[in-house]
Amino acid sequence: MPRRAVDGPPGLPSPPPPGASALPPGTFAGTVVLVTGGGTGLGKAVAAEFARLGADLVIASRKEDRLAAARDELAALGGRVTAAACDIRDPLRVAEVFDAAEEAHGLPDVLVNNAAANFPVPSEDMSPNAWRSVVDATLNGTFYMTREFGRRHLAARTPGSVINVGASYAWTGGPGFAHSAAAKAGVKSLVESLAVEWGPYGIQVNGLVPGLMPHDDMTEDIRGNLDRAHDKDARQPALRVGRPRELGWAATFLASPYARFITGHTLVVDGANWQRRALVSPPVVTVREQLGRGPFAE
Ligand SMILES: CCC/C=C/C(=O)SCCNC(=O)CCNC(=O)[C@H](O)C(C)(C)COP(=O)([O-])OP(=O)([O-])OC[C@H]1O[C@@H](n2cnc3c(N)ncnc32)[C@H](O)[C@@H]1OP(=O)([O-])[O-]
Ligand SMILES: NC(=O)C1=CN([C@@H]2O[C@H](COP(=O)(O)OP(=O)(O)OC[C@H]3O[C@@H](n4cnc5c(N)ncnc54)[C@H](OP(=O)(O)O)[C@@H]3O)[C@@H](O)[C@H]2O)C=CC1
Repeated sequence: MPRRAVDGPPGLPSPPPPGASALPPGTFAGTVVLVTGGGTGLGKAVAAEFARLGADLVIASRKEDRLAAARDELAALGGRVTAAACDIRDPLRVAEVFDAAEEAHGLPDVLVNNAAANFPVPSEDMSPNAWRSVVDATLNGTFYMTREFGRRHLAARTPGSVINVGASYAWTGGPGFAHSAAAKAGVKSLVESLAVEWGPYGIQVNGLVPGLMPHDDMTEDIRGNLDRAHDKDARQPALRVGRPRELGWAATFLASPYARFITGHTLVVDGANWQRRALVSPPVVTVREQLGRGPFAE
């Protein structure tokens, strides 16, 4: 079957419609999947793909109202869904989320570390608390969740699968996002360390990096940053942005029985956007100018 008509639009073809799946129905029946930040955006899209394939879900984040709305939406896809309010920056609250998950469903088989914090800011304007807040949620929170998951599986002698959602500036650096880029580089490093540490115990650890995947839940800061770039499709080698469900399909593959020998790997789902480099790039625009900020002032 041709991927598109010869006179179809240029760029990478559109993905299958929402609700489609490459994996057999019921692939995750009897499986519990915990997704941090599963109440919004990409986390919710990932959770939805697991739910369609039969998983029970635990979604965890700070805001109870958003979690409750997402719980109802995700439950309509079939499985049982538990919402657990938690700030992943607090290791004690993290342990409570696992207690709640175990009580409602049993120990989660899959952990998707999707929650993160981020906003664009020139480094010279970034307060120590702004740095701490992003690194704490993105890197430390991911470690606390993963540590709790690993310790419980090691004690129970059961296998598991961890997926850390990253960002491609873990490799390249992220001007205007120095806090988040540094934290995501740490998240990628954790994948590589823990895959080796925990492989002998049957625990896979992989990374999953979305490209630009706009959605309705984006924070004002991130949306504002994107809105400054017009014609987002034309700026991608794929000539289109990604769809959140494309991340969900990749996550379900990585946690599926068909990916059991894949561990310590970070899969980038971005239409090759992060490899787009040229010897002569567009003119340099400082982060201050990009964000419409005036000169630096103490
Ligand atoms: C781009 C593509 C790749 C990646 C995408 C993603 O990750 S998308 C995922 C994106 N999704 C999310 O990020 C979702 C979660 N995000 C959030 O909850 C908030 O955006 C949060 C990260 C600020 C955390 O809130 P919180 O309640 O923990 O903290 P708080 O409100 O108390 O602030 C802490 C410190 O940060 C300071 N500060 C804040 N904004 C700015 C700014 N624009 N400029 C400068 N500074 C700023 C604030 O002033 C304070 O410092 P101060 O004054 O005490 O020295
Ligand atoms: N969308 C995109 O194009 C890209 C996204 N990414 C990555 O994808 C992931 C999802 O991003 P996206 O869906 O776009 O963003 P969202 O802002 O929609 O999601 C972030 C989620 O994290 C939760 N969260 C934030 N801080 C905490 C915390 N301290 N404790 C618990 N939960 C927290 C938020 O819930 P609550 O506020 O209720 O706590 C929210 O559900 C992130 O890891 C991001 O870095 C990477 C590259 C591109």
